[in-house]
Amino acid sequence: MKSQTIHTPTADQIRRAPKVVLHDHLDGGLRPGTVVDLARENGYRALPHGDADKLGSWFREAADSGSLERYLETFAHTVGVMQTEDALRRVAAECAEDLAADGVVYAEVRYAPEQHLEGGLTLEQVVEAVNAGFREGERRAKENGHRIRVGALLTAMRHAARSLEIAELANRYRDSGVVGFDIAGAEAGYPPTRHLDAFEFLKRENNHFTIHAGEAFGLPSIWQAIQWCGADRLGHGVRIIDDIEVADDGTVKLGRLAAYVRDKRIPLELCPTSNLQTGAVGSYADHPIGLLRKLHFRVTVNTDNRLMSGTTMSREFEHLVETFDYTLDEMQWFTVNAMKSAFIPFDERVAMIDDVIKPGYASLKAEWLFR
Ligand SMILES: O=c1[nH]cnc2c1ncn2[C@@H]1O[C@H](CO)[C@@H](O)[C@H]1O
Ligand SMILES: [Zn+2]
Repeated sequence: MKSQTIHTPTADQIRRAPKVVLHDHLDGGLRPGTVVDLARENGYRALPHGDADKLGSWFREAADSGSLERYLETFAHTVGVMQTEDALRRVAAECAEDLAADGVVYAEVRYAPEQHLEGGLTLEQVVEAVNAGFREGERRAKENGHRIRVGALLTAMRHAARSLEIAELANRYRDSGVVGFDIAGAEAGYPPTRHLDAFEFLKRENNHFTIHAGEAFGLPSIWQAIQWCGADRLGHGVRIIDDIEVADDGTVKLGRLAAYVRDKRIPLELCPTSNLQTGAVGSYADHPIGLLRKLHFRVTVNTDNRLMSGTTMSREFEHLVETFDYTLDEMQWFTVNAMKSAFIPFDERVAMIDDVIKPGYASLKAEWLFR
């Protein structure tokens, strides 16, 4: 007989459980101490604090604004110190190391190459420096007993006009470390259809992309991302809840778009803490992830921006376990969902699920036997 209490994971088990993150921004995940170091090395003088702890708190508080636009302003400082190859390589290596130390076994980490050209780098130099950093981080993680694979997603900024160029860049590097494409930035006023040519190019190339949609803006953005642009996944997509009606007696009615998203198994890259900060959702308890999971949407759990949200994959799961009484079974379900939705080839995804994720959870679930 399985008991709920036995399977409720401890914080330590949550950390050791194999996890998969599909939505994590490279420029949103720096160690505060690294921001301080890089600012000093590169003569970046606009940091609000020179002390790492104070700076870390500043990022969390400034991002806690209730508005996506204000949340995004804080990225000026991380992007500001990521303008050389050395800086990009260091940030990427530390990103892979930090994720691995947190128990992440597979990660897709995104960033916008067009934001890292202020120091004279070319788009190619940016991509190659970040890739080199990821490889170095994977190696260092392995030396410390952690296994992780990191793929890059190249993001184009939705207010800008370089998306086709970035999509072409992603396509050129598809066999060397770049697994897909994304658009990000302020959502209201910048519909995904502005970038149709980029998405159509990637579809013709049989390549993969996700689109930030349904975070700060609702259903029309999700509808465009899927039905006009052909997104493989939705970055956030949390506002799909607006197309779901729950009656007083608990009966649930899905609108046409929500039904389509569920029927087609379109992955939702949900980022609970980030949603609380940008005001998309009021509290963990009110987060649609609870209902979306019950309704069997293809839900995944993600960090979005570890620095600005003061979070990790483990912390996201700790909040969910506490709020929704999730067990290792649900953690495994979210993790398998994420691995199924990754942009790497099918055989590799299946091997990750069968040979890494399932054995990892089986071993954790057996621990109570040996207490
Ligand atoms: O949650 C988000 N919604 C929309 N855009 C975001 C979010 N988090 C980060 N970025 C934007 O993506 C860029 C590339 O990584 C970041 O510089 C930031 O402007
Ligand atoms: Zn994001």
